[in-house]
Amino acid sequence: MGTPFSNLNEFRDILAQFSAIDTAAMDGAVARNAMLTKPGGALGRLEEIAIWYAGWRGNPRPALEKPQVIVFAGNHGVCAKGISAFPPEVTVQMVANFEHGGAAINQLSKAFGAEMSVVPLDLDTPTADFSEGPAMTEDEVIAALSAGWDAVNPDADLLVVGEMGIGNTTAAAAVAYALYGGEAEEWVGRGTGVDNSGLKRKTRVVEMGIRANPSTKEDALEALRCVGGRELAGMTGAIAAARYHRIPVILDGFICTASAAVLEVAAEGALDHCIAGHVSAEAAHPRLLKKLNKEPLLALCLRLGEGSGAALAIGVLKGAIACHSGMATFDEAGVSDG
Ligand SMILES: O=C(O)c1ccc[n+]([C@@H]2O[C@H](COP(=O)([O-])O)[C@@H](O)[C@H]2O)c1
Ligand SMILES: Cc1cc2nc[nH]c2cc1C
Repeated sequence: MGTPFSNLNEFRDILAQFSAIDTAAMDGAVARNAMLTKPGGALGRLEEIAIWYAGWRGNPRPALEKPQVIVFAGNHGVCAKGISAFPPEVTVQMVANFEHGGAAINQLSKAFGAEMSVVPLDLDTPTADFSEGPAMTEDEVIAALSAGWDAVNPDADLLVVGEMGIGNTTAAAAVAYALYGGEAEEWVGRGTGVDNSGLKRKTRVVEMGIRANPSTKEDALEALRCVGGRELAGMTGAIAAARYHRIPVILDGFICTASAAVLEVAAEGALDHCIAGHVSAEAAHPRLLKKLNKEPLLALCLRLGEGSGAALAIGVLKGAIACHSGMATFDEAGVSDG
């Protein structure tokens, strides 16, 4: 089966038809959780995420055996405006590093038993500078959404999406500003480490981007097309495909969350199969997670991207499911309940 959409309207239709969590499996998991050998609630949020996972997998006693990590990479025309502490060549250089196994996400994927792949998206053709007009044409954003959709292994039982793209905290800030409004400065952060004048420049560029692309205020997918980027759209497409295949997703940092937020604004509930792996040190990430009503599992001051925070959270989710599916009940263990 190929990608089931060839334009943004068909993609919108798919989002509108997403199915909900399996409440019978979830109810079964709630019942099992109540019988396990521990005081009620003693495993805290591990209990909640195990039940959530059971619901999406349609199994009250699930296993997590095949996590997939996909890193999308893209280049950004808006880098010409001096909005990153690093030059755009770093994107392709880091892709080589991912392919040779030398990046942080390679180590974390290995540590948590995930299969990792990298998907470079037209790195030789940066998006157009969004502060002057649309970053992508409809065909370009569809190509990136499709690459994301197709990269998901339907047999995976968990998905983490990450990214690499010099300049993409500016694109993510512009997407978040388009989706949620407020002031541009509330969505802009230091990314790879710009100084105060860089931060002011980023804010101005984000404001210019929304002014130059008025359709971004009307429609979430237009925001992705006009001020996003290829790797953002790749993540959006992959998160949508995961929902289609009923694969739970752990969200990573600011850029990943902005890419995901496009789906939630386009179709309420479209991120019910996602949990927030961590809160990044990028200034606007907590605000964005609040908009999505997602409480992060970890807060470790990471600001790397690549899927690193989400990959760490695979360990937490694995722990939750191991306890939920492996523990004895009070009856089985002959332990008196309270
Ligand atoms: O994940 C995050 O929250 C995050 C926060 C700051 C920076 N990054 C990474 O840094 C790059 C973007 O930073 P910048 O300054 O070039 O916009 C990109 O490759 C991201 O993976 C990622
Ligand atoms: C070196 C480097 C590695 C990264 N990984 C994700 N974003 C990154 C940005 C830089 C600059």
